[in-house]
Amino acid sequence: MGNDGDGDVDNNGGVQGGQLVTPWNMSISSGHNLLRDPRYNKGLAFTERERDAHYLTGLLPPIISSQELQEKKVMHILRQYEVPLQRYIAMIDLQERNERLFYKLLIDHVEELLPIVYTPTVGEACQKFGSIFRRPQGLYISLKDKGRVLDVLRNWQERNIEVIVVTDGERILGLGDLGCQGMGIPVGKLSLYSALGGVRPSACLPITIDVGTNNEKLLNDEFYIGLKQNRARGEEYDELLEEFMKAVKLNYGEKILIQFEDFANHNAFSLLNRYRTTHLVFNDDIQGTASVVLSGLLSALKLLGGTLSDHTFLFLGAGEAGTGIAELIALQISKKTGASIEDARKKIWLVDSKGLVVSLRKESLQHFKLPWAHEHEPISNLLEAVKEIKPSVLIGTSGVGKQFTQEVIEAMSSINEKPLIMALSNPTSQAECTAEEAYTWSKGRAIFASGSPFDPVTYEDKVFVPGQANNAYIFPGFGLGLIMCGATRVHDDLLLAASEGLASQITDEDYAKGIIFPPFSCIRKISAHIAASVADKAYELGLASLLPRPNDLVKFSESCMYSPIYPTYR
Ligand SMILES: NC(=O)C1=CN([C@@H]2O[C@H](COP(=O)(O)OP(=O)(O)OC[C@H]3O[C@@H](n4cnc5c(N)ncnc54)[C@H](OP(=O)(O)O)[C@@H]3O)[C@@H](O)[C@H]2O)C=CC1
Ligand SMILES: CC(=O)C(=O)O
Ligand SMILES: [Mg+2]
Repeated sequence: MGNDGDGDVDNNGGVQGGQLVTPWNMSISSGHNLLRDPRYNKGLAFTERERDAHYLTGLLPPIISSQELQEKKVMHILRQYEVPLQRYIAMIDLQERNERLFYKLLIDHVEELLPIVYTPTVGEACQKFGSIFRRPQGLYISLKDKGRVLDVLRNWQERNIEVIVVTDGERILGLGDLGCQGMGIPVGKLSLYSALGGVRPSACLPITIDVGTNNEKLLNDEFYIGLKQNRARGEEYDELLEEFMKAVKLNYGEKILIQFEDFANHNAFSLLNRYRTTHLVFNDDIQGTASVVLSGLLSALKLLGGTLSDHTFLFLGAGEAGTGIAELIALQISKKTGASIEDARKKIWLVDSKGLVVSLRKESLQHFKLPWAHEHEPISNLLEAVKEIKPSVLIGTSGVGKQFTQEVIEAMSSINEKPLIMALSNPTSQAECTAEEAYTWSKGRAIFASGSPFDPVTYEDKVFVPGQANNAYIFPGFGLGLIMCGATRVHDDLLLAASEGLASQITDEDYAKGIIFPPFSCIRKISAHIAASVADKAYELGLASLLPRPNDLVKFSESCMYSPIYPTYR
C-alpha cells in the first residue's frame, strides 16, 4: 500500500490469519527510524560523522547535500507540477518526510508557496481531502468521543502544545460545510504559525471536531472521512464543545491559545462569547480578519487622506468577517475621536443576503447584526445601496463570487476619486471581483486588495499590484505575541495593537506603488513587530504573565522564533 491512510488494514494485514499483532517501535531515533522521523530527518544532508554515529551508513547514497541544494531540488520538482493540488500534495509529503526542509522552503519562497499550502489551493484540498488523505496531521475529535475527549487529547504525540487551531468544518472559506474534511484549514493555518510566526511546529496542534455534516455530496461520497450523519445541534453540540474546552485546559494549562477557525456564524459568535473570559481564545474570522483589514485601512489613509471617521464604509456580507471588521473600525474611530461607539457605528453599513441591514428588519435579524441596523428605507441590492449610501470603502465578505459587478465598481468610481475596494471572500472562485476587474472598471483608480492572491495587473501601461488582505498577516504574529508574553486573555486592544504593528511595516516605497499591505516576503520581520506590539499592549493591560517584561520586545520576539535550519547531531 502507498500510505497509511488508505484503508483500515495495515501494511501487514493488521489481523493476520486471525492472529493478533502488537504494533511496536524503538524509542531512540537512529538508523531507518531517524530517516522516517520528519522532525529529525535531514535526508541527504546527514554528514559522514552523523551517518556513522546514527547507524545511517549504507541507508543513504554516498553524496552529502546541503539544505540549500535540497531546497533548490524540491522547488525544481514542485514547479514541474502544473496542477496546484499536485503541488499541495507534494508539500504535504515533504512536511511528513522532512519538516525542517518544508519550513525552510515555505519561509524562503513564501509568496510562491502560500497560494499552495493556503488559500486558494487549500480550499480544493479540503473539498478532496478524503481522496488525498495520506496520514493524519491533526487530531480528530468526534461525537463518538463524548465522555473521553481528554483521553483523545492525550493520544497526541506532543505534550508541550502552545497553540491549537480548531474547526468544526461548517464554513470552510467560502466553500460551505466540508465536515471533517475541513481539517486542511487548521493544518494549513498552523503551518503558517510556524513559517510566518515562528511558533515551533511541535507546539502546534490542528484539531477538527466532527459533529457530522449537512453536505449531501460528502455524505454520499464513499471516500468521505468523517461521521456520515447530519450535524449535531443545540445541547449535543454545546456539550461536546464544553467538554473539549475543559479538556484542553486540563491537559495543556491555562495559557494554551485556542484559535477558532471556520465555524459557521451561528456557533462562532456564541463560542467566542462563552469562552473569551475563561480561556485564551480568539476567532480568526471575526477578530484576525478585523485586525488585518483595519491595518489596510490605516495604510490606505496615507493614499486617500483624511482620518477613518471621514470615510463611509459599506460591506457586502454581514457575518463573522463583515461584522467583526465593522466593530473594530468603530472601536478605532471611537478611541481616536472620543465619539461613542454607537455614533462611530453610524458611518458603517452592511448588506446581507436580504439587502441593507436597517432598523425596519430588527425583528428578524441575528443578534450580531443589530448594532448595524440603522434608520433607513430598505434597499434590496448592492448597487442601489452603493448609490444611496455613497461609501468611500466597499468591502466584500459575502463568500459569494462576482458580486462586485461592473456597475457596482463604476458607481464606486463615480462617487470617489480613489475608491477603496476589498474583495475578501476566499478562495479565488468566491472573490467578489478580480484585481483586473477592479482596476479596469475603475479605469485604474481603485485601491484594491483581496483575500486570495491576484497577480499584478497592467492597465493602460501602468502596473498595479493588488494587496492580499488576509488574516494570515495577523494571526501568526498575534499568536506569537500572546505566547511569548504568557498572555492570559485576548482583549480588543490587542487586535488594535496588531493592526498598528502591521501598518507600521509598510515602507514609503510600498506606498509609492499604491500598496497597503507590506510584501509577504518580509513576513517574519512583520510578525516579530506585530508580536512585539501585541505583547507591549498585553503588558500595559496587565494581561501578560511572563515577568519581568523584556526590554526590547522586537528582539525578544525574534529570539523566540523557530528556525528551520538543520541542527548538527551529536
Ligand atoms: N480575507 C480574509 O482574511 C478572510 C476572508 N473571509 C471570507 O469571507 C467570506 C465570508 O465569511 P464569514 O463572514 O465568516 O461568513 P458568514 O457566513 O458569517 O457571513 C456571510 C455573509 O454574507 C451574506 N451573503 C451571502 N450571500 C450573499 C449575497 N448573495 N448577497 C449579499 N450578502 C450575502 C450572508 O447573508 P445572511 O446573513 O443573510 O445569510 C452573511 O451575512 C468567506 O468567503 C471567507 O472565506 C473570512 C475570514 C477572513
Ligand atoms: C482566510 C480565512 O480565514 C477564511 O477565508 O476563512
Ligand atoms: Mg477562516
